[in-house]
Amino acid sequence: MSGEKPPVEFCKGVNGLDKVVLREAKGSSAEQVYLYGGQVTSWKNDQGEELLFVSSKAIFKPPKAIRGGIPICFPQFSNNGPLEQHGFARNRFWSIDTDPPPFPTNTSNKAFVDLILKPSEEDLKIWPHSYEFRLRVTLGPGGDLMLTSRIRNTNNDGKPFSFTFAYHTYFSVSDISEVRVEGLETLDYLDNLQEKQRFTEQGDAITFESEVDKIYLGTPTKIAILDHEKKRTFVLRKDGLPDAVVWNPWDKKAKAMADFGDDEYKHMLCVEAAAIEKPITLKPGEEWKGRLELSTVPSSYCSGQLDPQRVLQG
Ligand SMILES: O=P(O)(O)OC[C@H]1O[C@H](O)[C@H](O)[C@@H](O)[C@@H]1O
Repeated sequence: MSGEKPPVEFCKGVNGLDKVVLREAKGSSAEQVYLYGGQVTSWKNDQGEELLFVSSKAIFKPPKAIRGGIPICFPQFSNNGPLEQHGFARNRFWSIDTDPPPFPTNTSNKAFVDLILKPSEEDLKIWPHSYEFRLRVTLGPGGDLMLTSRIRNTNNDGKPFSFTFAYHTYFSVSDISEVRVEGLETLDYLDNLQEKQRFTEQGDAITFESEVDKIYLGTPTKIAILDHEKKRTFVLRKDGLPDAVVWNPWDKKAKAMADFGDDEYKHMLCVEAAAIEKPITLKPGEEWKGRLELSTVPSSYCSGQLDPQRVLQG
């Protein structure tokens, strides 16, 4: 039909950077993916409401990673190693993967894009390993956002490599003090604000009244973020990613970040599906897969109702 927008569109974003727009068949929900960082920067529902947070001060210019959306932390999460904070995948230019190996779950869905990252000569100097990192980003028929990472060791020197990883997802929330996270109660975590010491989460669902920077360990495959004011619940499902980072910089750290507004901490929360505590090791020829699926349901779906059937049908 004339006037109908295509499910996949290649265009230019901020500062002329290449981006891909994915649209659902009904045309109402959409995602944007920048080749810079292989980064999702927008995910809208069928009402046109933005579900991800991107800072109004985000710098869309290398070498700074884009502040918001879903940066990919690879091959190192945070500063736990010799590389720059969160590794380098988030500030490299990815390419469109024109010939991706087959996907087991190939549906009739057309709103997806395959990206690929391989090391440059310069990258090999700081991390001397050959790899192919394939990322498929899909907008599902119900407006769900799905990311699948496939990382393969292509070293021909016989050497294995190890890495840590996170989908550093910035969710947009109405008011951080009205938000709760369910699914992480009673779990152990490493507290980045207390020299990565290990603690056990006590009590009920997690709420926010000050800076938080924790790595929850051995988390369930499903986590919910309840936004009471918006009457919306985000449901995060993950596979191959045992850990979950929860981060909000709060006021002091917000002020210290050049690419983050002073009050923006009130409207975002990072819940990051990750593999951190036990690094992934791949021998040459081996591949690792890590999947993240995000959806939203109205907040009638609330505390204690983490029933997969309801979510799928809701
Ligand atoms: O400022 P960035 O390098 O993007 O990192 C932002 C944040 O990422 C993660 O959530 C870490 O756990 C935090 O310690 C870090 O402050």
